[in-house]
Amino acid sequence: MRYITAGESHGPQLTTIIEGVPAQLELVAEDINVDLKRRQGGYGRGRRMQIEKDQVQILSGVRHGKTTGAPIALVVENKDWTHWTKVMGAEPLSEEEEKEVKRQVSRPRPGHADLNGAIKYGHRDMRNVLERSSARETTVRVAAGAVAKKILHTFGIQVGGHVLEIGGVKATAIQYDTIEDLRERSEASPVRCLDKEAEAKMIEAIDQAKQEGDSIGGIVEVVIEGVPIGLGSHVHYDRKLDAKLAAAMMSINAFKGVEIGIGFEAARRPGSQVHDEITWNEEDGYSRQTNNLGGFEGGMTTGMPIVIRGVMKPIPTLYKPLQSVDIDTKEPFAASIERSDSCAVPAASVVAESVIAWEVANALLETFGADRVEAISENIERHNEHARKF
Ligand SMILES: Cc1cc2nc3c(=O)[nH]c(=O)nc-3n(C[C@H](O)[C@H](O)[C@H](O)COP(=O)(O)O)c2cc1C
Ligand SMILES: C=C(O[C@@H]1CC(C(=O)O)=C[C@@H](OP(=O)(O)O)[C@H]1O)C(=O)O
Repeated sequence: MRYITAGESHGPQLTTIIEGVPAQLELVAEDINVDLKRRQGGYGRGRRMQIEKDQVQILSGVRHGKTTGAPIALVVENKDWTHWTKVMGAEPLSEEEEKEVKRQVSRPRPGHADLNGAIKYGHRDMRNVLERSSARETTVRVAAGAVAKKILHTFGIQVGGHVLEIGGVKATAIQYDTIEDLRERSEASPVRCLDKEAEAKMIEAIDQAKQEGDSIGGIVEVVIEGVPIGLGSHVHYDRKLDAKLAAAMMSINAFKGVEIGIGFEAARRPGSQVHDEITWNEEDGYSRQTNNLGGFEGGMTTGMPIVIRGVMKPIPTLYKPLQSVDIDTKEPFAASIERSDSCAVPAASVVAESVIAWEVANALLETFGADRVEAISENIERHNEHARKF
């Protein structure tokens, strides 16, 4: 499968076209809307989220609740567009309008894409950069991810996500029974955190950052269970699935690091306390005593849960702006203040689920792909039986 996205933060809409989704997959708008709503939520979001009510329109590739195998076009409207039609319209402005609009952004925000993008593309008005670098684009990445999740769920593969850390407050009581349990409990938390004590402190930390005109980041975790052994491949660097997941996580706006399994902790332990011992029984086939390697060996899935974490830096736009330089006057200046979130880690955990689900669904189709759902099911069953007996 592949997808591309288009659309600006304050333009009319965000669009994605997804190609390669098998036919006969049950898919309705509500499957996608649930995740769009989850992405809009989470404690720490700014005023924009009160304007938007993200809902998908499925414009092609689905008929009477089932995919046809044709490209799927999905659209999410920006409600804020009505306030930006002059500033963001595609048609040239008259001289009069030009004066009236006067919304040129010339003070780059440290930490955002403004300055690099402006220099690279030659935009004196940095709005041309910020509109596309905005995480508003993650609406349609989440929409594409919801389709990927639907594919995974259809084959008994479950995806969950939660928040492990915000502004230095770490969640420790994060045990869960099943992915369903993880999903329900993170859903019930305003910061998507399983640890109730940490949750309260995270909320305090966000309030404090907001009060001080500052922002904070954190760590999210995504878990995927029920993955067959052998997705991805060891045979070539660009077929290693763990590498693709790492790239997907890093592609989320403001993400600066990734860990799979125990991740960086592996540097501190001897091999005997890292590698996951192998067992076999008639009923389940091969399994592991532990899952320190987060479901991957040799760029391939081990059949154990995929466990991947991502680090989000604090939001760059600060109400207490950092020093910057006005690109027109070259004078030092406080950076432009755009309306902003103070913490988007809970929302980003939904984005992380989506981009990881996409990569796993894609790898699944690469290995077991067929034109229709039933044939894929048969391929997976045959493979699982082969792996169990092997
Ligand atoms: C869900 C989400 C919401 C975000 N909200 C904001 C925001 O309100 N203000 C802001 O400056 N950055 C926000 N960001 C981060 C910027 O989009 C990001 O820092 C910017 O695109 C530069 O890219 P980089 O940080 O990956 O280098 C958000 C990121 C995510 C994932
Ligand atoms: C719009 C979304 O997030 C936006 C991401 C974002 C950024 O710079 O990344 C900046 C803010 O945009 P605005 O200035 O319009 O409030 C956020 O609200 C969204 O997540 O849907």
